[in-house]
Amino acid sequence: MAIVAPSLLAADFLHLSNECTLVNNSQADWLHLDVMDGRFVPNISFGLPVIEQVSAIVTKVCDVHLMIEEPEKYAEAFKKAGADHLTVHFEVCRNLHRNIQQIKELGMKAGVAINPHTPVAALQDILHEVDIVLVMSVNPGFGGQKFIPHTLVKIQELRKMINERNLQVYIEVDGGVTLANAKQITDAGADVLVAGNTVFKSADPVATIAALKSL
Ligand SMILES: O=C(CO)[C@H](O)[C@H](O)COP(=O)(O)O
Repeated sequence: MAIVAPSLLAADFLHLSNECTLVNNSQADWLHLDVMDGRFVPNISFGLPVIEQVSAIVTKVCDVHLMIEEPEKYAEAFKKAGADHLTVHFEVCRNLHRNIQQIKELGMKAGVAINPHTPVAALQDILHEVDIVLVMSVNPGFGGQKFIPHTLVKIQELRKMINERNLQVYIEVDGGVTLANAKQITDAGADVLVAGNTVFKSADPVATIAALKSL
């Protein structure tokens, strides 16, 4: 059964506490929190104060995805704000190994995210150090985009790399995940489905989360 992580980016920000309660009362496993800096990605989302208040009332794992430059400057602050997982982007980390060690030393699970154009082979020498690989299936920066089909090949390649080396690494897929493509994504080897619009813009988000889990 897939791990389901609704993405707060698509929630109703005027009613965040209701949205958090909805997630708490659902079969969701993780809550995905997208942090954007307007530099690495062409958008700005939310940051530490929101995550601090959300993590205080959410009973699910807080899965924080940093789409920001110089993530090492903020890792400790995100830990204090309640992050359980902290994922940084391969494309911005000049010292990725050091960044991953820092996150683990702070007591969080460490993730590395790759953009659609970044080959999974680039992770060869860091894979054994991370807990999560987040495969972006859209170009990062905005919710509600269309899933890029080539991502399925990348998930398959990554699953092969992880299995061949007998590693325990979650494959998380983020962007354009729908009820129509979720099974293809998990069949390709993904463990975790991030879903923003599919969950929060549906008529019954709790039922949509249950449907994603059962696919
Ligand atoms: O991180 C993202 C964008 O940068 C994701 O695409 C977002 O979290 C998921 O949104 P959706 O499920 O609506 O595509």
